[in-house]
Amino acid sequence: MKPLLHAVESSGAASPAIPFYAPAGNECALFELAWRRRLPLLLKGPTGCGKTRFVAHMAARLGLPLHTVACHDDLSAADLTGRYLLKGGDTVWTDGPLTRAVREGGVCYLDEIVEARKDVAVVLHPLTDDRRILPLERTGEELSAPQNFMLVVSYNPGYQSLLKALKPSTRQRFVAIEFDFLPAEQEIAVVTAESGLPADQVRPLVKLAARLRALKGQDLEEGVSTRLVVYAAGLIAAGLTPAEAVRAAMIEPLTDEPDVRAALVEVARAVVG
Ligand SMILES: Nc1ncnc2c1ncn2[C@@H]1O[C@H](COP(=O)(O)OP(=O)(O)OP(=O)(O)O)[C@@H](O)[C@H]1O
Repeated sequence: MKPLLHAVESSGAASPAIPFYAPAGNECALFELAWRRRLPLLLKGPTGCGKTRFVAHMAARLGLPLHTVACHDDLSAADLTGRYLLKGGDTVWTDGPLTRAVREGGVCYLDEIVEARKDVAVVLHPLTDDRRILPLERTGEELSAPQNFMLVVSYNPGYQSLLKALKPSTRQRFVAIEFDFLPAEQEIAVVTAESGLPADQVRPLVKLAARLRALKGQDLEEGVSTRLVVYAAGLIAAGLTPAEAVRAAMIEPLTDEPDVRAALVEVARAVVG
């Protein structure tokens, strides 16, 4: 096997065409191995911790087109595969995003897969085992995924209810990587790079994020995402005071409960001032 892995693993540095991604562990090497072995990949982790950025980074590093689908609770198999549409009096078959990705090759990323309707599993199963085929019932076609096709799905285990859990028969078709928020020093580096705010001003924001994440499950449904820390840092870089930026980007998006909000403001005052 060629030592391509080292090239991918060595840094999160980005060229203009490669989105910046700071790795937390060996996920870049794992992604590339999965791609080479033609294995589908499942990414688990809280909202805003870098899953989407990771996929964009890896697709660009490997020179693969990226097809992204944000799943929602109305998304059906037909939305992914395609349907006949009326065009100027004719019915014309129109590929959905999954079919397009299989025809064209590249990475197909289904974000928040557990949100999609149950019939989606029916189209994913033959595509995610060694058959690697996408049967299109409506057109009678059976597409074979090209060598460079890779399916990546993600979900946030924190939001899962029993109703929405992936079935074992679906989960067990994927190699899985668990994501979490980066350790403090790495998160400071990411937020600094993303926002342009100097590291010494980012540090208290990351400290506050850690405090707020510790409240998950008590007062908060979900801890504050790296995405929101980047927003807060960007607002400060643009001229807002830290207190205003933290309130707008790291407190208000977390809760609508006045008591909880007041408690979070107190925590923020103690950490950020
Ligand atoms: N490891 C990382 N390297 C670079 N940027 C990161 C990293 N982790 C988080 N970020 C920053 O956080 C933002 C949110 O990350 P991203 O959109 O990838 O989250 P996500 O896990 O896909 O969230 P969701 O599940 O809500 O879609 C990114 O736009 C980027 O600014």
